[in-house]
Order: sequence, then C-alpha cells, then structure tokens
Amino acid sequence: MERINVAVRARPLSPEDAKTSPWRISGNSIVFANPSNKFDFDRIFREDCKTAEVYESRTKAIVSAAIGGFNGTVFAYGQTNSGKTHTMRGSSVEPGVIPLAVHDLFDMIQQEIDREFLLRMSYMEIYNEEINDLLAPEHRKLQIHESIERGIFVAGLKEEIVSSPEQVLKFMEFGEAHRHIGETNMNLHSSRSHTIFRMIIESRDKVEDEYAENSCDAVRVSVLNLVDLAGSERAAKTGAEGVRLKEGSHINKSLMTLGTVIKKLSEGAESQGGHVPYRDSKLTRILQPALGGNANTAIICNITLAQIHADETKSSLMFASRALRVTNCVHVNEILTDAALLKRQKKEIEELRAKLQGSHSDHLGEEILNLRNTLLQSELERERIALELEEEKKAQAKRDKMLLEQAKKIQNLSSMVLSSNRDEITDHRKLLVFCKLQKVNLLMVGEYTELLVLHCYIYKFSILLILPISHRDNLCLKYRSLTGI
Ligand SMILES: Nc1ncnc2c1ncn2[C@@H]1O[C@H](COP(=O)(O)OP(=O)(O)OP(=O)(O)O)[C@@H](O)[C@H]1O
Repeated sequence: MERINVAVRARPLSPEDAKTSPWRISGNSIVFANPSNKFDFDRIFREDCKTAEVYESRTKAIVSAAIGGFNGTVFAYGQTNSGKTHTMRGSSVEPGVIPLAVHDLFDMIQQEIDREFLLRMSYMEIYNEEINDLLAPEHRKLQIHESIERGIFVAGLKEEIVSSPEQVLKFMEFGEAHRHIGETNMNLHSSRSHTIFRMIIESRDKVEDEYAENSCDAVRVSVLNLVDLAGSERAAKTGAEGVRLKEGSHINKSLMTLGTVIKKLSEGAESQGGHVPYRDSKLTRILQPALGGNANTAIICNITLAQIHADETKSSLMFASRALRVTNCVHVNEILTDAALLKRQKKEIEELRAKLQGSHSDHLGEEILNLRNTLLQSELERERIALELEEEKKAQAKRDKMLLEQAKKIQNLSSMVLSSNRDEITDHRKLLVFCKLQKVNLLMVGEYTELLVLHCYIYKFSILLILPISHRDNLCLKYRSLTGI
C-alpha cells in the first residue's frame, strides 16, 4: 500500500501581499493566523523555490517507477491563478514538471540497457465535461470505456509513438494550441479545461535469441499521467459571465467530485465497501486508477498566501490534507504470453532449486540424509529381529514336536520294558533294530542283559542299564572285554 504523496507549492506574492499574508510556513507545516490552524504535508515549497526542485522531490521517483512498470500520476491542484500551469507546463525560462519528466524519462531509458522500450503519448482535455483529443482536434466528445485488458480507457484517443523528448514536446505544443484557454479577471491565460498528458511505456527484456531458455518475453505496460487541472474559481472574483461562467461551473463541479472522491477514500469508504462516486465526473473516472487504485500518485497543491485568497487557500489545503490519508495499491503491470508464463515458471523453479542447494540449506540437507539413514537402519534391524523371532518360533515348534515324539516313544518303550529269557532273544534283537532306527536309547532291566549289551555294541548305540546288583560286576567285566572301554 502506497500513500498519496502531497506537496504544497506557494506562488510568489507581490510585496504588498507579502506584508499582509496571514500564513506562516515552518518546515513542512503551514499555519494560518494562529497555531491551531496548522496543516502538515510531505513537503512545502516556498515562494522562491524552483520547479526543478518540485520535480526532484517526488515526480522523478514516479517517472523512474513508471519505467519499471508501475503506473504513476502527478497532478497540480489549486485555485485559479495559483501556479498550476506554471508548475506542470512551465515556460522556456523555467520548464515545468512535464518537460522535465519527458527529458528524464528518455535519459532513464537510455540507462536500461537490458530492456527495449516502446513509448507512446496522448494528450487530452476535459472541457465542459467533454473529452477532446488535443493531438487530433477533430476527435471530440470521446467516451470512456472499461475492459479487463485495458482497464479504464478513452476510446478513440490518438496515441503517437515517440522516440525523443523533442518529438514529445513538439506534439505537446501542437496540443497546447488546441487547448481551451480564456481570459478572466484573475488570469490572462486561465486554463478552462483539465488536461491530461499521458505517456504509455511498454518494455520487455532485450533478447538476442527469442527462444533462448533464459529470455522472458513478458511485456510491462505502465501509464504516466501528468495532469494540469483547471482552477477552482469564484465567479465574483473572476468576473465570469456567459461562456466563462458555464466553463467555471463545469470546472467547479468536477473539482467538487474530485474532492468528494478524495474525502470518501480518506474515510476508508472503498475498503469498507462504500460507494465512491468516480463516475460523477469524467475527471475522476479517468483518474480512478490514480485515486485509491494501482498507481503511484502525487498531488502538488498550488496555493497563494495572499490575504485576499485565504478562504480558497484554506479549502485547497483541506483537500490536500484529506488526500494525505488516501492509499493506493501499486503493482507492476506485466502482460505475460503463455510462452512467457512457462518460461517464467521454469525460471522460478530453477531459482528455488538453486536456493535449496545453497549454503543455507546444506546443513538441512545433511540432517535430512542422516535422519533417513537412521530410519533405514532401524527398519533393517526391525526386520532382522522379526526374522530371528520367526526362526526361533520354528525351532521351538520343532523342539516341541521332537519332545512330544520322544515322550511318545519313551511311553511306547516303557511298555516294552523287557523281562527277557533265552527264548526271547529274537525279540531282543528286533527291539535293538527298532531302537537303532528310531535313534533312541534303550532302557533295560532284568536277566540276560549281557546278551543285549553285546547287541548294543554291534549296533553302535549307547545304553542305559539298570541292573540287579547281583548281575552288575559280572556284566561290567563282560562289557569291558567286549568293547575294550
Ligand atoms: N512559482 C511561480 N513563479 C513565478 N511565476 C509564477 C509562479 N506561479 C505562478 N506564476 C505566474 O502566475 C500566473 C498564473 O499562473 P498559472 O497560469 O500557472 O496559474 P493556474 O493555477 O494555472 O491558473 P488557472 O487555473 O486559471 O489556469 C502566470 O503568469 C505564472 O507565470
């Protein structure tokens, strides 16, 4: 959000008027009669200040921004004979803001070696609420239209392509010749119309190769309005009659609408969804983007400090004070073709990627990598443990199964515990073969055990012998002699 910049310029006074002036200027404040009537502004230019200084203080920056694609509007406001035309148009002795801006604009463009520019100009006046083309005097009563592409525009207004300040000023001179100027009691050359001098600045990146990756064919289009308003006037003072009176009433009416628009905006009407009467006059409708819209705007309020015009000066300062509270929303005006849009997005992605890879994100990247590694290791460990657990379960099941089988076998064998005699030797042998096949130890008790020991030896498996004491020594001897153990 950008506030409207408001400066006040006091025109020189005659020595008599200077003596009786009720106004005092101190810094950027101006006081009327007593300190309670104090007005503060961004800048106050005293009577002796030169237009070049007025131009440098704010308009230069607006011109520079316009080259960068931002809309800009500067207008001179004030009562008749207060020095508006002197400020905006000036003379050959002291050029005004318009010729100074035009020269500066071309100088600044020269510095922009990476961009190419196309400049157009138009010049119109609003006379008795009718829009006339000053570059094509036959174009009269032009209409205002609005479209999404162009915004608010004057249909049929001639735009001349220009390539030098001299060319611009020449066209301007042509327009001046067709402007409505009239003599009043207050000003020999009183402007009877509002004039809007406009420069349309189009630019784009200079490219050797249109299709080069890093080229961007986005076009910036900005409008710079330099406005010289007609002065508010009192018929009693100007002595206006007939045509002059009619002109004066139209001037006053449109200035009144301008005042109302500024008042509404300063009260925040637009942001609160309230009605701002832009359409009540051609002037406010054309200047709409500059008033609370998309433009850098500056107002130069011209005043006279003479006692006799104190009321008009007060009213001008009130208007200027309200304008101080108006904010605009300024953004660069860029038109993008589809190709340009794609290129721009690609560029943005590349820039973001470069940023991500920059020093700032190195540390972050490393940390992310470490975290990822840790996570991976944890997952592997978890898998390993799960596998081990599974194996363990299988082994346990196998063991359980084996134990169960063994228990069954023991049970079977228990039922086969022998109480043999010589006739049962064949059965002993069968049993041994069975034990060999089943890989189980044989539990034996009873007589004739030596014969079984012999068989065990032959079939090579160990045996547990539980024998009656009487048999033990005898058997041990036999076992030793057989096995050599
Ligand atoms: N700062 C100044 N220094 C010298 N002369 C000035 C200054 N301001 C105004 N004048 C002179 O005062 C006269 C009236 O000024 P100008 O025509 O610029 O007033 P204006 O506000 O445009 O009036 P109007 O609204 O009637 O067109 C002119 O002769 C102009 O040269």
